[in-house]
Amino acid sequence: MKSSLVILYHREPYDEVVKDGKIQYLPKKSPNGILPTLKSFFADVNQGTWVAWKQVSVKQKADFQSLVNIEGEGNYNVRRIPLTPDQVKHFYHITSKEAFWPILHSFPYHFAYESSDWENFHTINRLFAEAACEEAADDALIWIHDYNLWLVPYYIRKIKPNARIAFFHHTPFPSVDIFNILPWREEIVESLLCCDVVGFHIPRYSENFVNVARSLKPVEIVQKEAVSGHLTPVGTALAEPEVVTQLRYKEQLVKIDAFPVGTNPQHILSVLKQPEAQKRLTEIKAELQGRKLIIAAGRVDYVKGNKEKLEAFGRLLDRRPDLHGKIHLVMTCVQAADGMRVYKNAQSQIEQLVGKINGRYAKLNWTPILLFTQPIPLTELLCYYKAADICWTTPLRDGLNLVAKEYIVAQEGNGGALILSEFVGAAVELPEAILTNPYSLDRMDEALDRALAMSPEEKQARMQKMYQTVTQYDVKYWADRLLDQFKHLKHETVVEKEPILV
Ligand SMILES: Nc1ncnc2c1ncn2[C@@H]1O[C@H](COP(=O)(O)OP(=O)(O)O[C@H]2O[C@H](CO)[C@@H](O)[C@H](O)[C@H]2O)[C@@H](O)[C@H]1O
Ligand SMILES: O=P(O)(O)OC[C@H](O)CO
Repeated sequence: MKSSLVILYHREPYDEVVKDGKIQYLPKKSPNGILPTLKSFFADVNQGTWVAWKQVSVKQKADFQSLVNIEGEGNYNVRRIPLTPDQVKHFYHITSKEAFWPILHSFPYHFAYESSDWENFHTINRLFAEAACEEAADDALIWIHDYNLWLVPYYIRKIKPNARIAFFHHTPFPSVDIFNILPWREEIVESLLCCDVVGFHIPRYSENFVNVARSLKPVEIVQKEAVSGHLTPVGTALAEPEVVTQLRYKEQLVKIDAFPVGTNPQHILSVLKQPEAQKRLTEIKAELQGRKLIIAAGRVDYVKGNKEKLEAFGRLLDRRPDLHGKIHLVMTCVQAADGMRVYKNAQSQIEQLVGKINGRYAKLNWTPILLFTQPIPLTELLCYYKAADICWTTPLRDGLNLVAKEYIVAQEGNGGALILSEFVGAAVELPEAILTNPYSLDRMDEALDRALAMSPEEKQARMQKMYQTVTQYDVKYWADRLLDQFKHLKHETVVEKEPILV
């Protein structure tokens, strides 16, 4: 049966393991924010299909099972595109992570062009588009996620001219000066302009996209609105007062949406209420022996600012001997996938810094930093969020950052301090956090001092406000907003409105 909703994200939603000769599909361990987002929203969908790649050897390809049915958290099919190890390496490890990723996160000096394989990227995007069109019912919504699939809209439009296509960017979208470094910029923009809706976390990213499109193509602005709701319109690094909400390109009307992904508070709270979590929480509190706990969770990635955090923690211990023996930093730094050369340096830098700081300050009964380099099961991670006095999340750049929202939910508005980088999308939703600039040593130090000194009353007041925000604008709110736009939307090529002059 064809699907009314087809989601495309390059990764599969599970880990496939063989146990006693049988294949099992287990919850994915990788520290990836998109998978839980899409899975929790897919749980309520009927007749959905998720399209992803699966690495296979030549031998495995012969009897490859392309469709897998997933039951448990929802009931949906996964349509798998078999790729060789070499295709995966060039598509994901190299072109996505060495060329696109640094540009998306405004790190142009990390941009590596020569090793990219644009033809392979085209091929894989075309395979995704073909699979999506095969699985989609005539009036299906086809929803594509993230930059790895930038060219898919173009191929879908060629196969199914009337398809209803949405695209959501989970990363930041950089300014026009940075984006246009990509030599393939025209094809990428041409493809995105084949969509009915292009979505971003925040207005700054959608405005960046509009500026890129206007620099490369004769697009017209059809509609522009003031930023409203809970997003900060002015006064912080990523604030933006107005947004373009509709463009016209050739015959196509393109809606532009800027709305941040939410987390799944009900799920987080129900996990935390389970006896296993309660037991672990009690253990963690006992292990802490009254010491303060700072949690810093995330992936190994130069954009996540782990080095800057560790240096700031080293400075804290230098200037505050009174904290020796009284504070722990728990840092999780897990690789997105094995064997990515782009993250080798970041990983060894982190390990060396942790070794240096612990080597300098540790005592027999106190190790200041606990570093986890392996994925942590969800229950355990949530218990750390619940137990932590401070959540320290200061990437140099991040599309949104779900760790911050998960921490707020776990605290249930009762306390805890959130230190948040000004350069993550979530900063424009959470002005009550202690916002800081991870590029400045002084600002980082001040933020830590402020969080450590904050009164319980102030922490609670800030957390209550942030809890209200993340529970109201949760993952369901985010998904419904997109689905609502499609309820009455046919693929529109009719020109309805005159462009506005800007
Ligand atoms: N050691 C560990 N073991 C297991 N899980 C761990 C872990 N450490 C962290 N995690 C979990 O991994 C997820 C990471 O979420 P993020 O939003 O930080 O990341 P990511 O960069 O993958 O996502 C992209 O998509 C999301 C959603 O759109 C954007 O917020 C983000 O900016 C963008 O880069 C969180 O759910 C966190 O709890
Ligand atoms: O490297 P991935 O595929 O886990 O993706 C990381 C981020 O989620 C992309 O936004």
